[in-house]
Amino acid sequence: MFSGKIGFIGSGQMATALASGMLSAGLLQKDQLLACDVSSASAEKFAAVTGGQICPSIAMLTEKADVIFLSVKPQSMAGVLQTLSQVSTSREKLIISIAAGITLATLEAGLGGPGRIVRVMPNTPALVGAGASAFALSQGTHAASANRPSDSQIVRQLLETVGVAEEVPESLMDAVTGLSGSGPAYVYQIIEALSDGGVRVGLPRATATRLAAQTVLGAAQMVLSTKEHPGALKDAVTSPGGTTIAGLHALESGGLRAALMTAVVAATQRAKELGQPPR
Ligand SMILES: NC(=O)C1=CN([C@@H]2O[C@H](COP(=O)(O)OP(=O)(O)OC[C@H]3O[C@@H](n4cnc5c(N)ncnc54)[C@H](OP(=O)(O)O)[C@@H]3O)[C@@H](O)[C@H]2O)C=CC1
Ligand SMILES: O=C(O)[C@@H]1CCC=N1
Repeated sequence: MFSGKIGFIGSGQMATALASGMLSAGLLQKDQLLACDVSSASAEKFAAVTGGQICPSIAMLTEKADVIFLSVKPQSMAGVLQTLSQVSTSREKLIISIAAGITLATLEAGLGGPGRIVRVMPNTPALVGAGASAFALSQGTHAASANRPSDSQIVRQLLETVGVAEEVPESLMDAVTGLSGSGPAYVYQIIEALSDGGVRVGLPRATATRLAAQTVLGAAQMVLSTKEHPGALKDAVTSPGGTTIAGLHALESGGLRAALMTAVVAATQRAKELGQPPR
C-alpha cells in the first residue's frame, strides 16, 4: 500500500489509466487520489472513473499531494511549471513528469532548480495492470533514509503496481516513448488489421477481433514467459510448405518489419521535437 496522496495535474487519458490501475491493484484508496484539470469534462470523467477528488487549482493540489504527476500534454507543460514554481511547497514534493520529450533540464529550469524530479514514460495498458514504463531520475531525487524509501523506490513501486518498469538513462527516454509509450497504438492497428483479415475470409467481426487480440496477447506472453527469441518462436509456428510461411511471405512482401521499425523511429523523433523549446 502507498500511504501518501497522489495528485495528477492533467486528468486525461494517461492520468486516468494510471490512477485506475493503481486503484484496481489496491495500491491506494480513492481518497488518496487528487486531480486538477483546466477541462471540466476531463476532471469530471476522472472523478467519475476513479472517485478521486478534483482540486480547483494546482496550488491546492500541490499542498495536499505527496507525489505529483505532471500529466498534461508537452505543449501545455510550460504554463504548469510556471504555476507550480510559485507554490512554495512544490519543492518538497516528488514530481513525476510523464510528458513526451520534456527533459529533466526543462523541468528543473521551470520549477526553479534541482529537486525531486523524475521523468516517466508509461503507457495506457497500465489501466489493466499490464503497463510498460521506464523512468529516469534527476540528480535532486532523494536517496533512501532510515524512515523513508528512496524516490527511485517510490517511483518503481507506483509503476510496478500497474505493469513492468525499467530505470533507464534519460538519453533513452525518447526511444522508450517511440517504442512502448506509443506502441499500444501500433499493436491496436495490428489487431484491427488481423481482424479485418479474419472478416475477409469469412469470420464474424466479434470472433475475428477476439481471436486476433488473444493471438497477440498469447504471442506476447510466450515471448515474456519463455524468454526465447521471437524468431525462434515464429519458427515453431512455421511448418514447411504450410500456411504460416505463406502468410509470412506476404508480410515480408508488404514490408511489415520495416514499417514497424519506421514507426518507432518516427515517434522517437517526434518526442525529441516535442522536447525542443518552442520557437
Ligand atoms: N496517452 C498516452 O497513451 C500517453 C500519454 N503520455 C503523456 O501524458 C501526457 C498526457 O497525455 P494524455 O493523457 O494523452 O492527454 P489528455 O489530453 O488526455 O490529458 C491532458 C489533460 O490536461 C489538461 N490540461 C492542459 N493544460 C492544463 C493545465 N495547465 N492544468 C491542468 N490541466 C491541464 C488537458 O485539458 P485540454 O484538453 O483542455 O488541454 C487535458 O484534459 C502527455 O504529455 C503525453 O505525452 C505518456 C504516455 C502515454
Ligand atoms: O502520442 C503521444 O504523444 C503520447 C506520448 C506517448 C503516447 N501518447
